Amino acid sequence: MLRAHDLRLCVSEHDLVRGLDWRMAPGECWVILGRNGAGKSTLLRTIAGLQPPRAGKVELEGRAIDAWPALELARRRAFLPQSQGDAFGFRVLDAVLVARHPYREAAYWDSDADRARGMAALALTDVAHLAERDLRTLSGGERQRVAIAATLAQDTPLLLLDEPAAALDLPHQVGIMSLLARLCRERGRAVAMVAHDLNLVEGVASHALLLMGDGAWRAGTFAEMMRPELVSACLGHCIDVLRHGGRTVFLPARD
Ligand SMILES: Nc1ncnc2c1ncn2[C@@H]1O[C@H](COP(=O)(O)OP(=O)(O)OP(=O)(O)O)[C@@H](O)[C@H]1O
Repeated sequence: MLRAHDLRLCVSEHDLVRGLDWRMAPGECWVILGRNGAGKSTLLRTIAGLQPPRAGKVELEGRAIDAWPALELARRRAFLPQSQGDAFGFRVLDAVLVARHPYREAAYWDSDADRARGMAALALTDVAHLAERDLRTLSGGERQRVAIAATLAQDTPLLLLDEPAAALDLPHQVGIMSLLARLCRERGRAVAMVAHDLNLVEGVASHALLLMGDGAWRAGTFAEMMRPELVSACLGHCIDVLRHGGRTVFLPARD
C-alpha cells in the first residue's frame, strides 16, 4: 500500500531520518515513536505527500506520492495534523462535511448521504451532540474529536494521524484507540500514528517505527520493537517492560 524507499529527511543539514525503507500493508496499525524533534511529524507529512523528502521516494499503491492528482490522493489517504487552527467561525458538521469534498463530483450542495456520513463520523468520536456548534466554542478535547471525525469521514484506506489522542480524556483516548484497532482489523484500513504513550497503543499497534533521533530508525512488529533496551534508547529514558494480566506494561524509571 505505502512504501518509503531510501528516504532521507533533513532539517537544515541535520539528518532526521536516513535511508528509511519501510512498507505498510492494509490491516496494519503502525505507531511512530521518538523523542521531541526526532522527525515524527516531518515523516508523517512526507508520506502524506505534503512535503518533499531531501532524497528517496514515497509510493502509494505503486505510484509516486507526488504523481497523484490531489483529488484522487484525498480519496486514498487522510491526514490528521498535530493541531487545528480555527481562524473563522464554522459549524462542527460543516467542518466534517468538508472531508466529503473528494467524493462530491460536480455537486455544489451536500447530499443527504454526505450529511448522514458526517453525522455517523461525529457519532463515532462521541461529538454528534455538538454538530450545530461553532468550532471555536469547543474545548480542546472536543475539537480534537471533531478533527478525528473529519479524518474518518474522508473514508480512506490509509489514515495518517499525528498524536490523535492528544488532549483527549482517558475514556476517549481508549475509545479512539479501540476504534483505530477495529478499523485495521475488521475493515482492512492501514493506520500510521504518532504517539508518546506506549501503554495507550499497546494492544492497538501491530507494528512500530522507531526514530532514534540521529537519523537511525528501526521498524518491525510492536512486540519486536518493544524490547526494553531498544525502546529506552529510542525514547531517551529507561523503561521497564512488564507483563501483567496478559498485557504488556511500560514503566518509566524514576529520575
Ligand atoms: N520550518 C522549520 N524550520 C526549522 N526547523 C524545523 C522546521 N520544521 C521542523 N523543524 C525542526 O525539525 C525537527 C523535527 O520536527 P518534527 O516536528 O518532525 O518533530 P517531532 O518528532 O514530530 O517532535 P514532537 O514530538 O515534539 O512533536 C525539530 O527539531 C524541529 O524544530
